[in-house]
Amino acid sequence: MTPRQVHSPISLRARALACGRGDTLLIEGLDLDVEPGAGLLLRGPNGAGKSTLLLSLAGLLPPLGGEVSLFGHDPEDGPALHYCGHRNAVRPRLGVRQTLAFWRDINGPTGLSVDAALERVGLLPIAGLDAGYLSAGQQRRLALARLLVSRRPLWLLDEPTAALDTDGHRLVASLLAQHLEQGGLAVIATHDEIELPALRTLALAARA
Ligand SMILES: Nc1ncnc2c1ncn2[C@@H]1O[C@H](COP(=O)(O)OP(=O)(O)OP(=O)(O)O)[C@@H](O)[C@H]1O
Repeated sequence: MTPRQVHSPISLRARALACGRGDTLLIEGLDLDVEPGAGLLLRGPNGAGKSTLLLSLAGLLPPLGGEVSLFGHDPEDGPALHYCGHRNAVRPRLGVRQTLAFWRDINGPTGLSVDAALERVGLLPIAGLDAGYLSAGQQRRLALARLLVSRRPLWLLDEPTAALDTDGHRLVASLLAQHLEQGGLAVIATHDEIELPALRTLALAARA
């Protein structure tokens, strides 16, 4: 490992992957490889299947065909991935700090402290508020802070910049850059520009 590399090197591979919803096939014959330190942007029009593909890569939706594999992952290192969907999973009556402490306790205290993560996403000054009082973009920042309190090599992110302002877009790019520099990998569904040299693009076609 290089001095900056904090994740054990794992790779994500899909072969002949077919996925969809119910009987509706959205993607078929997909081969993809994502190596440590690299990321893949999923792009395509509404309904193309970006979220569906992320769910299948996360193991949350069974593929209709083909396979998804993680290479190099030692189960003793704990779960390999974070899936961050486009809902923020925020309980309105739970405080911001308590929300993140809850996720740290569920996912493991292997990353930043709760307050350090809140500072990184710009929420430390309002850590004492109930999460329900946060704006849409602030709730998105809170959801992203979950990635930081529990270290996992593979990030699967669905519209991470949704509701974020310009500074928030820069924050997502910076979090991703740091994650990839540390040997992590990521697959990101997005309609926004995220410009990092380590990101490739997979364009999904519109469904007829
Ligand atoms: N539970 C479901 N049952 C049936 N069809 C579904 C279900 N969930 C999603 N779909 C359909 O699957 C298709 C793909 O949806 P998906 O959310 O993967 O698209 P997307 O590319 O992420 O779109 P967007 O850019 O709008 O986020 C859509 O046509 C959607 O209506």
